[in-house]
Amino acid sequence: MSDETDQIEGEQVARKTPYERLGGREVIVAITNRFYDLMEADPAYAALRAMHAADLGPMRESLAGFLTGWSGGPRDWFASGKCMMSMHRGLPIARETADQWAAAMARAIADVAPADKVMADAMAGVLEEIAGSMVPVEAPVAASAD
Ligand code: HEM
Repeated sequence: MSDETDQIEGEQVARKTPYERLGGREVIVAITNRFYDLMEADPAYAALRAMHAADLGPMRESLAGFLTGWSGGPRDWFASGKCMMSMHRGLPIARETADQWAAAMARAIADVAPADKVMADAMAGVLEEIAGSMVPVEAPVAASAD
């Protein structure tokens, strides 16, 4: 069996990317829009909303582009030279704010409800991990010499 195929019920089938399994561009855009709608409307995400610019339009475009390439779809966002982790490195992201990001994203994915629930849950889980990894780690306090 090659790396690009799976064995399902004795059949050799082409392995799909997460992007394809989720439903492609349409579903990615729907998840992104739902995510920013929730961020704008629900006070539970107020701290997260406050960190973003007044106009979320450019973010809707950008996050959808990132998630498209990241999940195995067209890589235009990455081809433009952007790096999502470097863009966040300087931000003072508190644990609570990272939790708000992950909660809003999990809710957006659940609301859009991609038919492939295994992949949808995997996406929510991995994005939660990434959001958590953006909380800056406090510099360790140097041990006192005395
Ligand atoms: C951990 C909590 C997070 C916080 C507080 C946060 C905050 C922000 C902020 C403040 C911006 C700039 C917004 C603006 O200029 O209006 C931004 C942009 C962005 N964020 Fe996050 N973010 C978080 C997590 C994530 C995660 C986990 C991802 C993707 C997996 C992500 C993807 C993006 C993208 C693609 C942009 C747009 C970058 C651009 O084109 O300029 N963010 N984020």
